[in-house]
Amino acid sequence: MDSSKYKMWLQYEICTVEQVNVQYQSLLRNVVIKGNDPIIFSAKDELQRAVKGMLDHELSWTENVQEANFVIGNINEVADFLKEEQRQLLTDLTEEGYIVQTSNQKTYIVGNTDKGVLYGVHHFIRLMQINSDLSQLQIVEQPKNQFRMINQWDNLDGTVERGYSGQSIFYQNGKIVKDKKRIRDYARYLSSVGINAISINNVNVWEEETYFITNKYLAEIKAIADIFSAYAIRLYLSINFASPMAIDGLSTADPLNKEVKQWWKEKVAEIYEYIPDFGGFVVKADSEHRPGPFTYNRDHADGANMLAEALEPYDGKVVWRCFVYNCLQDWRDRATDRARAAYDHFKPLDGRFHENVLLQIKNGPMDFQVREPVSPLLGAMPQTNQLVEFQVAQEYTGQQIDLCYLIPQWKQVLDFDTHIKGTGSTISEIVAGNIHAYKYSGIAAVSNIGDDENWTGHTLAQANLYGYGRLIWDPSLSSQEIAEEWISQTFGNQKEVVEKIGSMLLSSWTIYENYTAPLGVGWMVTPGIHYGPNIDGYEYSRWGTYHFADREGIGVDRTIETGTGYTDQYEEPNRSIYNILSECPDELLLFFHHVPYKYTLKNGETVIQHIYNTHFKGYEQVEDLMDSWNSLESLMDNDRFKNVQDRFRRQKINAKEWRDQINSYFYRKSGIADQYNRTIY
Ligand SMILES: CO[C@H]1[C@H](O)[C@@H](O)[C@H](O)O[C@@H]1C(=O)O
Repeated sequence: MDSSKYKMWLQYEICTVEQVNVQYQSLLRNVVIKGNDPIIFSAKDELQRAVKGMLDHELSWTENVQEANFVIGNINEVADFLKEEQRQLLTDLTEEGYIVQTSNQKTYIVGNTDKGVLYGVHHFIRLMQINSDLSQLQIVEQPKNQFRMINQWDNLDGTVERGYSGQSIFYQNGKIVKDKKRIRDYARYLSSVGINAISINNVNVWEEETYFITNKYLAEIKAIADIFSAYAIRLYLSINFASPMAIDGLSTADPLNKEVKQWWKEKVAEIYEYIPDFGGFVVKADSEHRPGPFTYNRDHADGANMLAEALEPYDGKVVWRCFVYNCLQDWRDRATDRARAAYDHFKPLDGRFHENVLLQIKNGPMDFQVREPVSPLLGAMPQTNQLVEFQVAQEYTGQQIDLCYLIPQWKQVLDFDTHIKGTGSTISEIVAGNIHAYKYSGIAAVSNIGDDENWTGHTLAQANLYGYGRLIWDPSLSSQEIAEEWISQTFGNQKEVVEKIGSMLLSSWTIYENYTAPLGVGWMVTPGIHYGPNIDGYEYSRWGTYHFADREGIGVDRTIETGTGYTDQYEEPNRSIYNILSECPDELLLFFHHVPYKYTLKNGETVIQHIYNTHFKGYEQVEDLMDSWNSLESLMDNDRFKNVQDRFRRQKINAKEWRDQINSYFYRKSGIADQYNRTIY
């Protein structure tokens, strides 16, 4: 396969619609771009590539704004050429904001800063790729979220934790890669959807990666940081909390110890000498056997604040993960509930964190399952900056073998109303900093890319990365709008292609949920790898992920009266909605309640019949997805067609396995037959 074909959504295929082509040529006759920052060069390079590809034409640049009919620059560079009302529009926007406007027969792309310029240019190119009419533009834009971050879980040996797209593009065989072309392309893709921060190593920081913050690696890391900087993306590193011991043999990593504090201060100073715009640290501490402050009887505020103090003089941040729970549980112990853990650990610490600390909280209380309620910790700490964490990598949602377009799931999270400060306290407004007075906040996610030629294993999984960026820039975009934008840019604008792939993407999450773990109970996956069914795989292990199915019923009682009390972590009315069996939404029923198999859902089916129905249906829906895809063969190139066709073959095998294992297991447990007498093995 020719990897140059895989340009993700920045395809820049020749524009064959004559009228559109003519319009674009005439708009881009004489272009000026002002400024000398590397970000401006990135914007210029991108526009050049786009025009070359789509219009088969080398841009002619001019230095003279008067003469130009297409003007690009930041407000300071081009203010004199704008109308008063345009200047005013920009004044009301943040530093990343921009306008793309037609006035006096000229096109203007003007940002408040060079970052805004780059985003504006990407916006314009996106419109070109979807063949929009660009003759009368009145665009005014800024991102809803301040932090728009991506986390790589890449290891120096070249593996990617929970990576389903090959090896790392950053590291190979214990070394940082020399050829950085793919890293640069990645920076282009990320900036095209507005990502502005990246952490480049796994949150599980192993032995050698601990040294990333030393002179052994900092020069090479600086080279990567510079690539991202030129695309307005700040680089972060995941760190090992026990670094002072591992690197310099200190006897402790106690965050209140003077020498430890001093060690971090000097370390941070050294990092900033190499990388003056270094973003800061991402920290997984006291989680899944990683070191942390608990060892020294300190809490997570002590741990985070020590790092925050060191980073403060440089405007650096601490992104502190809240994925902290007891991973050595006993299944007999019904009082410990992993779902409670993040809230129980962190809520009492509200107000104790320095203002350059952001807590990063997974969207659900467990771990990126196909269906979970929203984490009650989000919004529950008015005095502590927060980021919500999504997982673009499909660890529990098909691993980029099965199709699962996750934008609808993330939208549900963002639209969830916590009622923390009355109606309208949605996650979207909370992480945008509009509910509590956060200094910093936003969204982070685990990336899904690797060195596979198509970047994401499954070509259609690119839509999740694209969609993540677009959604967190503007959460009011619909899942469908995002899908269609992505399809047009990736596969072209043919109506049949856009409609068919669009409806495949939009139905895929429900389909995946249909044939996997039912009604919000989660897990039931093969331990370790997390792909494919194993209903009791985690049922007796230590990870705290149980479904408690027996011959009478299934589900986890998390109510206040008879269960773990987890529901009490929500504000009203959510607390009652989840706590009262008859109020609980079907899709989360087994997350919150243990019910008999014959319990009747709101949709009128019994739990057991619902399990059978959705599992038979889910498999049939995968067959339909396959048919839809096969009907597109003549409308695209063979490589991408075959890649996705092959993925559907594998998805079908997986769906069948899930269907049969789940149906047989619950038939055997419950002794209740399928009302339609379908085949159960
Ligand atoms: C990086 O470790 C991951 C781990 O692979 C994943 O299976 C777990 O559920 O979540 C962890 C985390 O989010 O820290």
